[in-house]
Amino acid sequence: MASRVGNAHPTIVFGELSGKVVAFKVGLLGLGTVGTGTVQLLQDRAGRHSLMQELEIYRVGVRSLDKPRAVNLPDGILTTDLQAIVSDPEVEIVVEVLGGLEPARSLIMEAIAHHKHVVTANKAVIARYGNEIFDAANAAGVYVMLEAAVGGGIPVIQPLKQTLGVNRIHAITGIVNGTTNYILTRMQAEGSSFDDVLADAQKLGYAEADPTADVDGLDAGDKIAILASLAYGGRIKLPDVYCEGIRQVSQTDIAYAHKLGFTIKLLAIAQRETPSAPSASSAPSAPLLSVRVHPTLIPQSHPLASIHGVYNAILVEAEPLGQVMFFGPGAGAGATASAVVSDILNVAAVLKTGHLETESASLHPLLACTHQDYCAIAPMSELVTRFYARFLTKDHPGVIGKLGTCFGSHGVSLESVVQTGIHKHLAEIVVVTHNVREGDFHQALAEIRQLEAIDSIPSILRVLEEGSGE
Ligand SMILES: NC(=O)C1=CN([C@@H]2O[C@H](COP(=O)(O)OP(=O)(O)OC[C@H]3O[C@@H](n4cnc5c(N)ncnc54)[C@H](OP(=O)(O)O)[C@@H]3O)[C@@H](O)[C@H]2O)C=CC1
Ligand SMILES: N[C@@H](CC=O)C(=O)O
Ligand code: NA
Repeated sequence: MASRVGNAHPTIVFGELSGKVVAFKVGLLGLGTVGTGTVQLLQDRAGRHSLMQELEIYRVGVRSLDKPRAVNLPDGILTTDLQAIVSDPEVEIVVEVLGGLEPARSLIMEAIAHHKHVVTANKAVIARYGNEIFDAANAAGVYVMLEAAVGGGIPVIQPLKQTLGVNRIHAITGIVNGTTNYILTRMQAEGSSFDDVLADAQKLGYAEADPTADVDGLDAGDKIAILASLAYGGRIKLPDVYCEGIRQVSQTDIAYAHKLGFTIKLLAIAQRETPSAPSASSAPSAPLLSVRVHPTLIPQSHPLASIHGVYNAILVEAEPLGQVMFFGPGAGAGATASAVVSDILNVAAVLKTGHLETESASLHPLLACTHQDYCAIAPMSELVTRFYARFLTKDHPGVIGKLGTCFGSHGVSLESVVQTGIHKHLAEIVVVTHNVREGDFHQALAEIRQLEAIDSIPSILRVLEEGSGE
């Protein structure tokens, strides 16, 4: 059971719990953007929830003791011995805000082995090692909380675990990476270059230490895997999540999209590919899901089109609730710290009620993650979506007709075709399709590439399916 329970370690008593006085000792791993925000929030408690008075920053683990810090901590708190924090008998809640896979993963596992509750902002570790982490945590009777891992400060993990739990989730469509949304927003608004805007995002503390994870859609892939797992009640194998980033999004495509009434966003999508109502009334059938991340043209009227800059938004379509959208700051020190400290508070609240006081007590089912089975993920070739494609063609007569014939023979119906004149002896043709099976669309493209009139196909982007969240 949890560290106050079935635990050989003594508990220091400060505040009041059934007549006794208690403080919950927090061991913080990392004092970067999120760690610093967390300390600042814990040091500035006036006007916030009274339970925060009972949280104590006991140790803070960092890589370098010489680095200037934006927060003042009493002598002896800062250490480079992170191992000592996760095994310290005094520490009840370990907060991992180091980032990266190692040593974050090993330290989380060690903390669990020492019966510590864990709060983490690390979606990369949870998406890859969630299975072993939650198996170990459930066996040890401790919580692993991760509100900050998706949508930064936006409450979305707890709502999925709790308030939305009675709904059948049809789809989750989110802008869950602040860095790429910031880059796309500025590229669209100012025509700025990708590299300049990325450098600004790094300076502002939004980007991961290695921004490849942001730019190539992997960070968003980790996050949608976590959201899908909670929404559909099963584990997700990360390699099943299709991830495409924003490197290939050009100013040309941004301009065409705008003319056609769209805006381009990096969307993370998890949706049921099978009917949402199980046929047998009692047995819940495992749904077939599509879980993916890609730049997407969305109508300018769509609720996600107006999410700009580092803001994130997660649109949930559920039965019987309907549509609900979570919106807010998806990264940054204060916002992310809000999620971290709310998780600490949730754990402290459970400990304070004495819920885990006995060896036989089980974890609170709306706070713990206990899925065992894997969700089935449909291959991308089976996805039904719309496409935007830009072709550079030789200025031969009848090119548009030939494109139409190839598409038509694979069942691809075109919603619009735009030709905008000749550049360097090549004509530029942009098509937007109706809903089509992705495999059929690619077969048509393979045939089109063989046409003598086709010079190249510089862009292929998905367009939000007809009827999705509009
Ligand atoms: N930044 C954001 O807006 C958000 C971040 N997150 C997640 O939060 C986590 C932390 O991110 P962030 O605060 O930006 O990261 P930073 O790079 O700003 O901070 C990392 C901290 O961890 C310490 N650290 C890293 N590796 C080690 C190590 N091997 N040994 C000891 N200390 C180490 C660093 O020590 P030192 O200071 O000595 O270098 C630093 O204090 C990540 O998982 C990230 O994905 C989630 C949501 C938003
Ligand atoms: N790098 C991430 C930070 C939060 O998770 C982002 O840009 O969203
Ligand atoms: Na969140």
